[in-house]
Amino acid sequence: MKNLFRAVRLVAQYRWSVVMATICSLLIALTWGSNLAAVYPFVEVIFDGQTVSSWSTQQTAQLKSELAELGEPLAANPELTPQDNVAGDNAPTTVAAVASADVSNLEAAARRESIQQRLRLHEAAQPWIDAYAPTTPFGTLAAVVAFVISMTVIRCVLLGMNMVLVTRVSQGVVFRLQNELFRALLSSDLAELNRHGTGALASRVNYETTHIGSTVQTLIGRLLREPLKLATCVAGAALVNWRLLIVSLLVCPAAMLVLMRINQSIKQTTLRAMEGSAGLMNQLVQSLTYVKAIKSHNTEAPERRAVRETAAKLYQQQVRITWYDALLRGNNEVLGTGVVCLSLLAGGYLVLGEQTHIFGIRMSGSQMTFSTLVLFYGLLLGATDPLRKLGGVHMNIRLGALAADRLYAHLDCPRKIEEPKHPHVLPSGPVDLSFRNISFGYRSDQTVLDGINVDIHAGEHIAIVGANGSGKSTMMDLLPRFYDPREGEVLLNGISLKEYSVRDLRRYVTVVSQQAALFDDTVAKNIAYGCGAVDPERIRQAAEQSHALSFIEALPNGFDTKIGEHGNQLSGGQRQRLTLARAILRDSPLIVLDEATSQIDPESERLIHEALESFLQGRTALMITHRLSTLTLADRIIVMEQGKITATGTHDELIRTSEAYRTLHQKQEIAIKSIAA
Ligand SMILES: Nc1ncnc2c1ncn2[C@@H]1O[C@H](COP(=O)(O)OP(=O)(O)OP(=O)(O)O)[C@@H](O)[C@H]1O
Repeated sequence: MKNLFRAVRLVAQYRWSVVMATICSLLIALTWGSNLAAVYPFVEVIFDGQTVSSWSTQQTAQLKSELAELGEPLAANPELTPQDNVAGDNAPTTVAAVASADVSNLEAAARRESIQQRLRLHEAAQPWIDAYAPTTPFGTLAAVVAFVISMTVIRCVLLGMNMVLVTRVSQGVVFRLQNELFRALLSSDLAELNRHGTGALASRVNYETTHIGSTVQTLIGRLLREPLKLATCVAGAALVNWRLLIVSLLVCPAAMLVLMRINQSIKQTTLRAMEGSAGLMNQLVQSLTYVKAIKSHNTEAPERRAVRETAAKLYQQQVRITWYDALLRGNNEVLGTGVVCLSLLAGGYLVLGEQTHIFGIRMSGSQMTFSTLVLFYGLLLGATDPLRKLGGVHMNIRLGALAADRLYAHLDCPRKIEEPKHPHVLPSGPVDLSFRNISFGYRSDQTVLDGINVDIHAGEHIAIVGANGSGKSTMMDLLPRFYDPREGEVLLNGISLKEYSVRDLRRYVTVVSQQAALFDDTVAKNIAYGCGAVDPERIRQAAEQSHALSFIEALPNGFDTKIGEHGNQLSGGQRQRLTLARAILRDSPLIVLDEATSQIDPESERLIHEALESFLQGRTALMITHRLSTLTLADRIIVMEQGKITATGTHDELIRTSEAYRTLHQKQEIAIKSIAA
């Protein structure tokens, strides 16, 4: 609930809408109550064949005679006090008599006061009634009908206004939460994001915020409107006969017990359903992303089965939630009907039997009339409608509270990559780079990098080779601070990377990875991604340098051609050329090429290498590669094995000194020969 309140606090941004919505709710409640109260003149005046004027005159006369009947109040015996009588032989009888006389006096005084008030009201209203009220019973009926219709129209207009205002606020909260969550997700560290999965996170931005929005809508809409309507009816019923109201409400504790029992079951099921829907989203995103692999491996059936199983579980949970929801609504219906039925029984007993007491307990000051009972019954019936509408509220709030807990778990998650308080300014050109005693693992029980030590001079070009999984990409991911090392430090110009602003650092380092990160946008916008507004001529030059120009010009709209999600309307090699063009345009002093040309054909690769040779001049470059051809670009080669650097040197030195390097080299040569053959 705490987190839900945090979300609800956002409505403060829309305080005027909330104030207006509250005023609307209040007026809706009053118009609702006044429509119900219109039943009284129907029964009391119109169907008795009277006009308001004759009825009021009759009432005045009746009240006066009731007042006369009451006479003087009984005086308590001033001679007797309870203390005196306790000492006497017949003490209990005398004390009871004194107490009874006191109660009778009090009751008579209260009745007299109430009759006098009503009398004053009738006498004050009589001249106005005589002057303006309809003079025939049918005229009175028409006036009451006109009143009911006008109140209904006013209530509908107010309801419309209320709903628009409430939606404005709740959708405003959703909008803010979505923005806040997306910002938090983008600044989360990658390990955290990978742990949850794309689909689950997307579902969180969409579903969780929507659930919270719906709860806010309920809280300032239905939860404000309906209780006010309920309160108006209950207050009206209390004015008519508060004692009878208490008797009618005797069923409430039983309904509360049922509510508490259902509540416990709802929590667990709703949480499971939320997790299930995030899991389903994850599965769908993954299957649709790899639809080609699924088709080529003929794994449609198992994929379908996996999705069906998750969806089936979700289906069962949703049905169970609806069942609990129905139980809650039913509980409220039974509660409402129970209240009305009890009032009918008790009220009917009083009116039909012309009684003022039930089981010796006073139920009304004076004899209850049929029309008063109808009014009381009408007001209680009016209270059952808001009660029914409040039936789903509990479930809605429960869902909102769970969604808020899941959402704030992300928002509150401490960011592992922290900005320095006083960042150093990064130099504009290449500087020395050092890895000092670096150890790292994605999980606490894992060691991916183990005691890495290497110095790279400004402007040096380094190739990094090693078997799959030896930690090459992980080591490079430390440079833009996608992750921070568990132990040791990476130094740039002798200063820890943690001392530089993360934004500046990520501008200083450009990583071109094997998986081209392309967006569903035009070629030009993909090349200029992250560079702001760029002169089209510079984009063209970058494309020319990465040998992408020829294929771009062959596209239907050249640089303005949209390339689809992940650039899937291009070949793997074409995608890599675009990311190289992007790196060239970014013009960073430190370049990381992670198998950046692995999908480019040998002839194009030769041309790109020529272009890269001139582009990399005056920059520090780190190139992860399995290809011998890329090694020609390097001044020095680093060999990695199982998270450690086992050798460094030139190609000739390593052929002599490193067994691992010799093996890699031989495998490459065999692969090249087999392709040539
Ligand atoms: N996000 C991750 N979470 C957990 N473990 C990971 C993650 N990414 C990589 N690893 C593990 O870290 C180890 C090193 O992976 P890395 O990608 O750095 O190797 P690599 O040398 O670049 O491999 P390759 O040549 O195949 O690209 C591997 O054992 C891998 O399983």
